[in-house]
Amino acid sequence: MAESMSVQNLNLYYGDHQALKDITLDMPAGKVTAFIGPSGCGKSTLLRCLNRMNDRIDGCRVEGKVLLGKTDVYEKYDVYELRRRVGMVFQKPNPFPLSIYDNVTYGPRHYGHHSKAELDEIVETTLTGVGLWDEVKDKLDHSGLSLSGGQAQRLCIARALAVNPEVLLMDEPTSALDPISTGLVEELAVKVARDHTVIIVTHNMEQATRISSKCAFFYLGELVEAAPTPELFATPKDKRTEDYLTGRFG
Ligand SMILES: Nc1ncnc2c1ncn2[C@@H]1O[C@H](COP(=O)(O)OP(=O)(O)OP(=O)(O)O)[C@@H](O)[C@H]1O
Repeated sequence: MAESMSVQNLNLYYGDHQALKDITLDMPAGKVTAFIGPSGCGKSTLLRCLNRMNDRIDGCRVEGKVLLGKTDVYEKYDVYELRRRVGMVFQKPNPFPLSIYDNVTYGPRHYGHHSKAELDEIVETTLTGVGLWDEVKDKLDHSGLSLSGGQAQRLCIARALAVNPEVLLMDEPTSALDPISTGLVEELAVKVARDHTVIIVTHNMEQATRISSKCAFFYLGELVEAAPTPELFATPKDKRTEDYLTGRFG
């Protein structure tokens, strides 16, 4: 089941450096929201706040609210429970050095007790959902590291989805992939958003227009504007957004 996320008056500091400045943004349930903006503007930093991945960084300090539904993720959740609810896939596919089967069942085993029959069912359903089942069903015992980049990224998405998250965060998930694999992951993101909230960081403007319903443009740690994607691209309100979208900088 999808759940919305939002941040309210969010400031984030890496030591003395303020990387996010008073960000307030809603990310609607069951939609794809895209974060765009030039390198270093804070997109990945904001994404990592949503499941508290920044907690691991020494000197990182967060002020303001990060909400999953109506619940503050910094106050109410154990971080492991939060990361089950808010899954993440990264720029570089990172399957665990385990079998394909064990990659998918890693989370379910960790978060609950499942019989072999239940785990088999989770593997088939989840790999079918990411369009990988027919390609791997006869080699589930092969290492996840033996897959192509595109297959490995879909395995990582399956691994994240196997624990029934409400939100899936994607940090430039296609930047290391060829065009065909990119298309498959984009289709998958749209499909996943039917029953999850998807939030994606992308440098690819066409990708943002192809898959996102809402788009947020960041510049130097500020949220410049956020709007339904067709509106943001057709009629940006801020000159900086327009300049970025038309390739004047970035
Ligand atoms: N672990 C860290 N420690 C200190 N500063 C950091 C850290 N991670 C990011 N920053 C700084 O925070 C700012 C925002 O970085 P961030 O990676 O969020 O930007 P981005 O928009 O995702 O960039 P890119 O598109 O290049 O990935 C940058 O100035 C960056 O140097």
